[in-house]
Amino acid sequence: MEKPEKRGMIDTWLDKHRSIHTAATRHPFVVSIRDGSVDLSSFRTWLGQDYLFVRGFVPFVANALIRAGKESGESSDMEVVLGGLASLSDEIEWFKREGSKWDVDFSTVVPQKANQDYSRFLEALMSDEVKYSVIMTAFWAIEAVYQESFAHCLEDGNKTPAELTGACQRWGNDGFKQYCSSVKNIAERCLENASGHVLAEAEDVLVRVLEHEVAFWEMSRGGQ
Ligand SMILES: Cc1ncc(CN)c(N)n1
Repeated sequence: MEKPEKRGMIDTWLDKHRSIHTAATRHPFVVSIRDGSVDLSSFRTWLGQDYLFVRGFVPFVANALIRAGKESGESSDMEVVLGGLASLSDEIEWFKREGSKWDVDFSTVVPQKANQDYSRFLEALMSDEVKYSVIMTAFWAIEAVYQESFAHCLEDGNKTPAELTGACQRWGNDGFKQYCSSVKNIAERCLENASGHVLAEAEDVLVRVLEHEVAFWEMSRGGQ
């Protein structure tokens, strides 16, 4: 049986920032996948931009791995983050297969503004100045938005097109949900001992991830 989750800072912040959380996890692009009305050119745009994003996300997770090894005090943190890094390797291979399937040539995809802004934000979070608890909060939020969004596309009553269920399963499967829950537990544990100043920074970073995720989905609709 799954361990019941203890309510911590993250849940409190999600309640406080409910509207941006919903905007990130129930974006019209995601809802259009679930109801089958998705415009396939939007999907292709998302695919190309997300491939670039994931390549930029790898160094962020690698940095989280180094910080987990040095600072966490819990050997299991490193294993959780290492699992995330390994799944990014699979993710990149999956993107390459999807690129061929959807005729998206990644070598010609140019990162749009929302992608560049998100990438700069991730780079700033890789600074040694940023506390481990803040990094893990951001890490959780980034992964959880995809988990919650794509799991929604697989929930009862979905009309997700068959050719898109692979994408939804990639992030919507139970294993990915479990991994997100492990990352969340790490973040919550670190936040328990954080100062007021660090808590304020972690809350701000959480909201900014959600904003970047909304802007990222917007690109699929032709937004910049
Ligand atoms: C924009 C975005 N956010 C999160 C994920 C999940 N790794 C992703 N692939 N792309």
